[in-house]
Amino acid sequence: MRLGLIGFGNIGATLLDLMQKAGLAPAHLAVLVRRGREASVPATAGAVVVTSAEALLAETPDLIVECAGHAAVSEHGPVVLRAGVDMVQVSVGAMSDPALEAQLRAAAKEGGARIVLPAGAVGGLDLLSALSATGELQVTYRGIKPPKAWAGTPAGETLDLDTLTTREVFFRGSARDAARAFPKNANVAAALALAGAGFEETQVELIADPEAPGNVHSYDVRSPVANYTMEIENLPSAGNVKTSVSTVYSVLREIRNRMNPVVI
Ligand SMILES: NC(=O)C1=CN([C@@H]2O[C@H](COP(=O)(O)OP(=O)(O)OC[C@H]3O[C@@H](n4cnc5c(N)ncnc54)[C@H](O)[C@@H]3O)[C@@H](O)[C@H]2O)C=CC1
Ligand SMILES: O=C([O-])CC(=O)C(=O)O
Repeated sequence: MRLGLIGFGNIGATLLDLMQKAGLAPAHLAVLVRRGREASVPATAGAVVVTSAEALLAETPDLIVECAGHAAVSEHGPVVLRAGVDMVQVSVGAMSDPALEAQLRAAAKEGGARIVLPAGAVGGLDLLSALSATGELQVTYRGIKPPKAWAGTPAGETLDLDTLTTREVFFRGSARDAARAFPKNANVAAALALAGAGFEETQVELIADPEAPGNVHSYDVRSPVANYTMEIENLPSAGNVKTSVSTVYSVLREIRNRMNPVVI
């Protein structure tokens, strides 16, 4: 596979490592970084490093994985999709901006490309997406992380994250508001919303818990044909405590599914 990456931080670097270990090293790798950040991609990655979507497309990738953040989706997503290249959009929460979502969908349609939204750090989206066809879903999600994972977010305006000793719910609202206010922590809420009941209807609680065993994603689903509760206790990444390691495995799964004859 000729692979294009947008962003080479924690997820990008770990993904390449996992691909190499799984014997799935890309035949060709191009990485889009911000201008001036070219040196952040080590020579050992064996990548062509570029600073624009046009230059990334010139490397003729079969698939592009965005793992750079909401602003990067807005900057590069429409260009990539209009050119007809499928994009795994790890920053799912960028879809919480209705204008951007419409722009991305239109670009994908125009280019004949697909936007692949990975499950990321959460699971069970297959069943949730299937049950959405019932038209009667109730979904409540709780995102629980240690205080330090909420550093630099609006949680710090109401909580002293450095000294917190008790579990605190600092956000209650819709998945849309959560994804917009917590772009590095609530992509999971956006994925659940898009798979299931929608951005407005999906209820979200965000919690800082000094006793949290990791990044915990828990949600309840009620529908006319099935009810279930899911709880995933994730190991945070060494390179970014906000991001669970399983997010990277979920992207690896998308790549495996494009390379293997059986999709699962
Ligand atoms: N779907 C999910 O479950 C999850 C999604 N995410 C998303 O993935 C993103 C990346 O996560 P990490 O790799 O852990 O973060 P990170 O901060 O370690 O890496 C992000 C990289 O992207 C680069 N970058 C930022 N803007 C860019 C641009 N316009 N063009 C090119 N590169 C750019 C940064 O310089 C940095 O190297 C998060 O911001 C979040 O939006 C993260 C965790 C879970
Ligand atoms: O990686 C995680 O645990 C979830 C996360 O940050 C997000 O949803 O943005």
